[in-house]
Amino acid sequence: MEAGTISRFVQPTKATSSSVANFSSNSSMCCPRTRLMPTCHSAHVVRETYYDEREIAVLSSEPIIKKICVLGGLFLHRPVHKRDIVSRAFCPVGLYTHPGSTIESSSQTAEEKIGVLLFNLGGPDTLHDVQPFLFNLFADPDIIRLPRLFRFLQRPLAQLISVLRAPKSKEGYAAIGGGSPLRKITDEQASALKMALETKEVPANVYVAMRYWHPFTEEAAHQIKRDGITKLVVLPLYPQYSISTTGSSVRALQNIFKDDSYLSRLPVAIIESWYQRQGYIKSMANLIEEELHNFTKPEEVMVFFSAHGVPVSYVEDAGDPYRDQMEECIFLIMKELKARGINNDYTLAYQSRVGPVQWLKPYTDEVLVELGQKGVKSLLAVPVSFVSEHIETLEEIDMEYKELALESGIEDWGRVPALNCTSSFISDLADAVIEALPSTMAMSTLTSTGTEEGVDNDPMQYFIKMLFGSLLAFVFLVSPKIVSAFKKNIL
Ligand SMILES: C=CC1=C(C)c2cc3[nH]c(cc4nc(cc5[nH]c(cc1n2)c(C)c5CCC(=O)O)C(CCC(=O)O)=C4C)c(C)c3C=C
Ligand SMILES: [Fe+2]
Repeated sequence: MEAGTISRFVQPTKATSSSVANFSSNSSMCCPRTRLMPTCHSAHVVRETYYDEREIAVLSSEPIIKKICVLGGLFLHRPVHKRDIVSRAFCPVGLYTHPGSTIESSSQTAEEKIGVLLFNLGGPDTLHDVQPFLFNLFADPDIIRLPRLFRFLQRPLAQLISVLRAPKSKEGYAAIGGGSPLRKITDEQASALKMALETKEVPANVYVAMRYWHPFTEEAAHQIKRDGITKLVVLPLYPQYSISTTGSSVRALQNIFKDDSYLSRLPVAIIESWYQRQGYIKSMANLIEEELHNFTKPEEVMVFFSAHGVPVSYVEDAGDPYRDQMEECIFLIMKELKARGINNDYTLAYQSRVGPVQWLKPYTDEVLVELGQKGVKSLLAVPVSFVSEHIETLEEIDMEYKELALESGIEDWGRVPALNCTSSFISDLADAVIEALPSTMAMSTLTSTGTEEGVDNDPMQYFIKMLFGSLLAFVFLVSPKIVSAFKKNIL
């Protein structure tokens, strides 16, 4: 891999192997674009408290372009600073070498202890966990992006939305057995990866860091420190990069690491996206090819890629590379299938939208109906943004979308399983880890925290904000008209 080339960052979606980011201890060098835009490292720290009383600071930033956000069903225009868009969306993508830093050698010394940290979203283990899990999700400023002026409403709003959304989410989780399978599958993937690394003679400890439910990122970070890990590779279990997934977890990790003298010096490499790796592409093509054989006329089946959506503003205003990476990913999978003589028609749509804002289009449900109307009779659904079975494959695709497709005239329905622990896939992840090892360096210790940190650290101001925010949330909650409008339009 070429270290330190700016073009790697400018065009992250064109990388040929996984995109790796490493962090220097000099915050001003966190983004290769600093050479072009010296202020792109600017960041502010805001405070976010998890439902279970754990506290974590997350990095946030302000954008220059006008951006529409939603606040309790009301649209707000949010000023956006372009320099921060660059730092949020693109800094972490690509391989960058701080000119003054030494890159550690990949050869393992006797004292070296390699750690691999798997990022995942997390999911409620039981129905009782659903509302607090949703609270954690909506309290993340990378999931509900409020203007800085209204950031004090983040937690009251998260409380309100999580309470209102919980019944619908609970129904979904109840339909798939009363909780999310994510923790179990991610633990299995971690064990399989550990074994694959051992087979490749790179012994490592593998840790799981969930963003919104146990085991939280802090738990994993503390364990890494306790185990005396000397080199860490961070591997998100999202093939494509999004501000809302990998971006959010990276920022959470940066904030944990920067406050700890051991962790802030730990050499780290972050694999930001890996959808373009041949091992992943071939594993996906294998699953599709196998599943096509279950149809009576495999060549007539429409291959229907369904990706988790994000609000359009993430891509168009905040520079999220998610859509570009998704489109390139689908192109690469289809290219692989064509090379095997499989020339089926295919399409890509986005599922799982939440709230009244515009999400990436076309929407899965609308496309299914259109395809049915156009006379498509056989369809193979391929979940493509996530590598484990979860509520959106087991409930949304297997139940809701299947029913909709059959009602719309599609007669033969199939669904490609998630990769889970498929051995060719896990083996490729192990290769990605090994390839990233030479790029490890100390994670950024960002100190440029802007004014917001000071304000949030002032207990009186924090109390006033919380009080005001809670009052507003209370007004929403006691007004049945607002609540019913909110439920109808947002959830
Ligand atoms: C690439 C994957 C994902 C992206 C991008 C993403 C963005 C995103 N999600 C929400 C809202 C919700 N997500 C929920 C669950 C959930 N989402 C993903 C993946 C991505 N999300 C996963 C793996 C899961 C967990 C599934 C499980 O099995 O537990 C939920 C809760 C479930 C529900 O009620 O539907 C919500 C809500 C937003 C708003 C967003 C981007 C801004
Ligand atoms: Fe989601």
